[in-house]
Amino acid sequence: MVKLSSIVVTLLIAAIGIAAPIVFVLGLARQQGLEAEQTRALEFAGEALAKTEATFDSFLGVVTQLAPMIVGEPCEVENLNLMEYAALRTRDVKALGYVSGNQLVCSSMNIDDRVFDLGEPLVSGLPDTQMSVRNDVYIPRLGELEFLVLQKGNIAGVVQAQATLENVTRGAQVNLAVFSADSSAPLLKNGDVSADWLQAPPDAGDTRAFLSDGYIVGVARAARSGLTAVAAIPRAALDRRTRELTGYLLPVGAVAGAVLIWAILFLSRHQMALPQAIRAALRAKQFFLVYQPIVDLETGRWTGAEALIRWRRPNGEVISPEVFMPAAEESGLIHDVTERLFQLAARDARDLFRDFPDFHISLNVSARDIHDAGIVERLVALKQQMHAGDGNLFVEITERGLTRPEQAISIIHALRESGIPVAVDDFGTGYSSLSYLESFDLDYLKIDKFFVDCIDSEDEAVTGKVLTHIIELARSLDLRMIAEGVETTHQRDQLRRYGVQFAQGWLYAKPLRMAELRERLGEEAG
Ligand SMILES: Nc1nc2c(ncn2[C@@H]2O[C@@H]3COP(=O)(O)O[C@H]4[C@@H](O)[C@H](n5cnc6c(=O)[nH]c(N)nc65)O[C@@H]4COP(=O)(O)O[C@H]3[C@H]2O)c(=O)[nH]1
Repeated sequence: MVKLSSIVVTLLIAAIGIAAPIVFVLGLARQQGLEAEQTRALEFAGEALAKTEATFDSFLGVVTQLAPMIVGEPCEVENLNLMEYAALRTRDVKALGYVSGNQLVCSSMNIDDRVFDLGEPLVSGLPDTQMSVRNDVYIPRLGELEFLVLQKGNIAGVVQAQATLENVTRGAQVNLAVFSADSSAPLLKNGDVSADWLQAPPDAGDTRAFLSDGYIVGVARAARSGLTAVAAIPRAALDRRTRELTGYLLPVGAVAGAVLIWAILFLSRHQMALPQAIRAALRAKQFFLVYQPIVDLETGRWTGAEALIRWRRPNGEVISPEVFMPAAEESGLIHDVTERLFQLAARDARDLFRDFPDFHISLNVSARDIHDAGIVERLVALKQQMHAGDGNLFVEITERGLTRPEQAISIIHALRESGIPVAVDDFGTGYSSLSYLESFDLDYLKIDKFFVDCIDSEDEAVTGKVLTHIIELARSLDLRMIAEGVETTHQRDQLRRYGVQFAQGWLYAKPLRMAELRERLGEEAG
């Protein structure tokens, strides 16, 4: 029966599978939308700075040319004509005039009542240029327009403030302002801009973007003039952009979610179906055994063979025990699989020991089986079924089978008393310490393929130490050793040099069906 916890976990994973890509996509859309709007705000701020500096530069250029040309009475007609001509040559300066104190005494605008009070400058002596700037100046007869009056020496330039910024916004919904370095009142302004946004201004030549009071704010500070521009885009633009991006990204997220769920369901179905499939395979007798010879390293003779279970599916596919054994153990089906192993071994070994009395067959017994009440009786009965004498049937127990020491000690003792030698398998890969082994009265220690592989590896010097340690321990406990997974002659020679007595591996033979094994044994004997 499929465990309730597996269903809950699968449903939970499926829910995460659906939600995760969507949450991710929404987060991504919002993040990308925010980044795009911040970039846009910074572009507006940067452009406002550039336009303002260009206007200031063009005024200063005119002043540099004009100042030496004004001779005599500044408000003489010739001088006013020069001013008008110079103003015409600039794009942003509408008129030029002569200032005395805070008064515009005359200008190229030809206003009848020429003397006009400009008021105190908002800033005097801007860094770098030493210019003064007055803002929000209304000029009689020029309507409601606000002007910016720039002044260098006694020459003033009248700039149409609104036009400078409108040139930047070009109809976009953005509030813009340009401040001098030391003024909290803006020199130029288009829409509401809070002076608070300047509280932590960026360094000269740098920018900063943030969210504040329903706006995406971009602040840019000029390197040379110290001017700072602020652009504020209403947050609604961000929401609009997020919606747009979500529209593009959501289908991608939905496809990713669907693929994820499909993968999860496929895997979980596969996982959940495995115990059912094992049960059906037991009924349909789809398991069979192969045998891998165990070789005496001194003589090269085949002294025994390890039985390895295989599962052939109806489509011919052969499945490794490494795939189905964990599921069999987890679902409790391992006892049935082990019983099947015993039946198959009994059938395969019929007459084997009559023909080859010194040969042995080694069976793997899982950690769960070894603690079963009745396992010793079952193995003793199997020995009889196989017509095996003492030492013809071996049992291999993994380290995990030794985790309940007292029980394991008495089972091992009973098996050995019954003429069934016991080997510890996969030694060194589990959790028991080497000294743990002393408590058990074992016959063989199987050296895992991992350590055998190390013989050929680059760090043989290091791993070789572990291997020699294992070998010394086995020798001190009077255990004989079987090295697994021997593939090269170098490994074989080293193992022999270390004093290991037996080996199995592809160097000698891959696992064989019983008929072939008998044939080869016959050839060897004959
Ligand atoms: N690359 C390489 N591999 C080699 C070489 N020589 C042998 N092998 C493979 O290494 C594994 C050795 O078996 P194991 O350590 O007992 O490890 C076994 C054993 O723990 C378990 N197992 C197999 N049959 C049974 C069984 O009937 N009952 C139980 N409980 N476990 C079994 O499944 C594990 C895997 O078995 P297999 O897939 O048959 O894989 C086998 C064998 O085919 C070699 O030179 N190179």
